[in-house]
Amino acid sequence: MRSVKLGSIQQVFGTNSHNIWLRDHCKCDECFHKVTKQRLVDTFKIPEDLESESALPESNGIKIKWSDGHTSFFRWTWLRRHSYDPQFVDFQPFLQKKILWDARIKEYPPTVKYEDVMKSEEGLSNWLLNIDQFGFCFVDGVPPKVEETEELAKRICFIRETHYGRFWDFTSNLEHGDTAYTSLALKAHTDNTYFTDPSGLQMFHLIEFNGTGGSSLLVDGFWAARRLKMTFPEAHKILSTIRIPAHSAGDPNTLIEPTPNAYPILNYNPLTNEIYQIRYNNDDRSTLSHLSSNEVEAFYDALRKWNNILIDKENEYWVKLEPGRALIFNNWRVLHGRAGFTGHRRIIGAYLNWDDYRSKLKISNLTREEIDEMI
Ligand SMILES: C[N+](C)(C)CCCC[C@H](N)C(=O)O
Ligand SMILES: O=C(O)CCC(=O)C(=O)O
Ligand SMILES: [Fe+2]
Repeated sequence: MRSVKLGSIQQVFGTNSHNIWLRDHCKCDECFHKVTKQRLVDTFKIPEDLESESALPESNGIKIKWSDGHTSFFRWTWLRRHSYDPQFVDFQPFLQKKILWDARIKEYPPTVKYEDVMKSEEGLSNWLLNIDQFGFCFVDGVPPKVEETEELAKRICFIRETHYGRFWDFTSNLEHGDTAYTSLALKAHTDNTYFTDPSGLQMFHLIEFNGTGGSSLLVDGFWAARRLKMTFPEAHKILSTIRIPAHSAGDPNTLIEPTPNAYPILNYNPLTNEIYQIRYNNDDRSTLSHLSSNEVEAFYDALRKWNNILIDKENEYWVKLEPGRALIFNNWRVLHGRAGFTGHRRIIGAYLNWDDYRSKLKISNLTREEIDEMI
């Protein structure tokens, strides 16, 4: 096999200066810890005038001999995925297309079976794929008990403890200073807008109820954001830029606020322009004291337009939670709420961290080789 002169490497990576980038990303066992997946090469000892002396293409990659005597090998698939000049954005590393939904999801809500999730890795990965695609998923056949429901949540990852406790078991007894612990109706919202890092997943399992009302509401926040962008682009821009302060201050000796103290309601990935997080709880919004007067007017106008989409019957999915049927949803995408109720109503459930959920989703659905290629 003839060795490829530097030129064609430059074509692949532009000018010489990318040699540093390549050398810094060498994945041989000397430069990259094969167990911990951490860089071992000392970036700052790579000669700034590093040259590649030869580059030998092979079937699944290219071997480069460096002027400092080191040899690196880069897989073609890795080079294509991480090429930045040009960037081949067709490489959606893993994210499958989200399926946005409205009230019609009622006909076919994503649902899996408890024994499948608990008994097989395939059942677990299918559950996770549903959560990723739809933003929520029901699990049927869950014993209506604390232990089994907690074990179900822990199939994904450890439970996130907050000032509300770890695995929660709540009724309307105001055990905590929050309206969730009352029988009041709650409008569509996402939880934890007062945390810098809102919980990624939330699980609800209603195990006891004798009263009236209390239906649960789900709204696809990504669908609502798309509707807002299509119908009122100005309002969409405002809710994607104006930052909203939030707090949780109902428990004694508690004042929780995010850092920085305010985030937009609609949050987009600046690299891919994809929406990744809705942060919306109008009841937990703190005093708006950082807007100019015309921003205040524009904000309330945009908020009304957003709310009108959330309360549109075409977008509201109302469902009665029942013992044996656990609900889990992406708290960064799906808004939840409930109708007011009378009587005794007991829900058990938990928060799970976003990053730990996404880790389990990838580990359950990617090969080791695919994962190595992503980092
Ligand atoms: C812990 N548990 C889920 C029962 C209730 C927590 C209250 C959540 C709060 N209203 C918020 O929107 O973040
Ligand atoms: O009681 C419910 O159905 C949910 C209340 C709520 O929003 C929550 O616990 O975060
Ligand atoms: Fe909530």
